[in-house]
Amino acid sequence: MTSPSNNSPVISARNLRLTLGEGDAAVEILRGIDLDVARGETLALLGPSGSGKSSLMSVLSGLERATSGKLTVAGEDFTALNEDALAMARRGRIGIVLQAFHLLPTMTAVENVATPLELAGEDGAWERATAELEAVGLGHRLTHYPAQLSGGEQQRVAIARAIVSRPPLIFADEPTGNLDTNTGASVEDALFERRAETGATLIIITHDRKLAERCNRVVTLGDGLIATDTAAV
Ligand SMILES: Nc1ncnc2c1ncn2[C@@H]1O[C@H](COP(=O)(O)OP(=O)(O)OP(=O)(O)O)[C@@H](O)[C@H]1O
Repeated sequence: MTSPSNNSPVISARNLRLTLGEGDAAVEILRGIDLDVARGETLALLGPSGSGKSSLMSVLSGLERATSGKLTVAGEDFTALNEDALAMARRGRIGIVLQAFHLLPTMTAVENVATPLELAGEDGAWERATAELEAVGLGHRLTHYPAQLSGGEQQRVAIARAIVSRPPLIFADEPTGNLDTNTGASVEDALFERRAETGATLIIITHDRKLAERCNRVVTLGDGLIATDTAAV
């Protein structure tokens, strides 16, 4: 594994393409994405439905392999890895928060957060999970199961789980899309606060202009290509 210097981009993508399906059914979903993302940046990804936002997130986070192009993430050449190696490379590098919270229903809040650390063989999983849940305001809900938590609380657990291993990179796909406005705002605050405290890079897919304004860069996609790329003033 190469060890990236602190000022090299945490993501470097060159001419990334993603084609799904074959022959007549082939669909070109990403059509040549060039993108560098600096450490600690907060980047909002906007664009019309079907423009490729979720697909780009899948490729950048190593959930899906690009069809062609070059992608380096946190010092690792993702385009050189097969699916098993990609799964390994994601560990410790990437945290993901999705619109539907995807917590394990048979595990308590603290178990949901501690499990990824335990699977990675890390020490102090329980203590770290507890501290992370306290940091997102859930110190009083540690032993609750997902079904006993509100939507906003479940999303805080998902944030704690994504961030507990201190990945350099966090992806969030419409993380407040399933929540009412007030709950969404407080979950958003928790996400941005924890990001700032840990220094992670955050890439957030959203349709919410206000949420995008909290980021220091706004990238819009159109038809599988980057349409605009604007730094906040
Ligand atoms: N497995 C697949 N096979 C073929 N086409 C697909 C597949 N998955 C996604 N697509 C197509 O790729 C395009 C981009 O989808 P994607 O979900 O990335 O868009 P999006 O910008 O995230 O949209 P939304 O805002 O609606 O979530 C869409 O036209 C979609 O229909």
